[in-house]
Amino acid sequence: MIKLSHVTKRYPNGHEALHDVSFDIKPGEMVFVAGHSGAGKSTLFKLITRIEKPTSGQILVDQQNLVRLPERKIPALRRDIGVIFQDHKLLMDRSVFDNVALPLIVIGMPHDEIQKRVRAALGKVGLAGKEKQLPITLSGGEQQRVGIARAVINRPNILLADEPTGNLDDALSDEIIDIFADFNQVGVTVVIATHDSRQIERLGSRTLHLAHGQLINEPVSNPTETMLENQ
Ligand SMILES: Nc1ncnc2c1ncn2[C@@H]1O[C@H](COP(=O)(O)OP(=O)(O)OP(=O)(O)O)[C@@H](O)[C@H]1O
Repeated sequence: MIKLSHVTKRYPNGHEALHDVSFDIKPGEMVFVAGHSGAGKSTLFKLITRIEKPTSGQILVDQQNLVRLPERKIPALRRDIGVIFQDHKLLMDRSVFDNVALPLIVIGMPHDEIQKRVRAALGKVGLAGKEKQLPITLSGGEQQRVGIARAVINRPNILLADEPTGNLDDALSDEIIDIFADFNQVGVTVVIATHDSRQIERLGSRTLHLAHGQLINEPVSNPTETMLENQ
């Protein structure tokens, strides 16, 4: 589903944010990406969503080679990946409904269908009945749920969450991570970048550890070779 082979990312200022990173996340997996601040977690997400291109190496997402992906195919790629940010990036002057509906309005979906989908998404994240509220009137945990509802509204196959529990206490963090686990249960591939070792221990999911741009715990440096060996 998400396969990196020998990916290095050097920014124009010469800083190498990722160095020779290889891993293979299978469809339906739930994976944590752990690492100190500046380890390269956000850079990894920018590569997977084609906001950035690697300096070298290959990236496959959903069978598509991102290095060679034409610009016109980027919107479809991004519709298949729901992204959740620590600071939610909600429009504070728009209702919960409008925030969640935004990705569907952008693609011109009929209003009736939008209403149905928004209600269903808000139900899934435990925010039924809050459509008309402004995000500012919600708690931090509820705002994060709005961000998740918006990310899943296009029914993506992949969810990427960048520090989704960064500002939340333990109980609220558990609830948010459990929402991701629920989406994973129905087949969505989930990747969560986090500093929160408590969540990693609680879920016991596979964890990719990044340190200074390098993966330090994946023994396999070339997933392609391993796939061939396993055949
Ligand atoms: N556009 C850029 N130009 C130059 N350097 C960058 C750029 N973006 C990130 N970096 C650098 O690359 C390194 C990795 O950054 P990245 O944001 O991927 O780390 P991170 O693990 O997500 O950190 P945090 O947990 O603090 O968000 C950092 O040293 C950062 O300063």
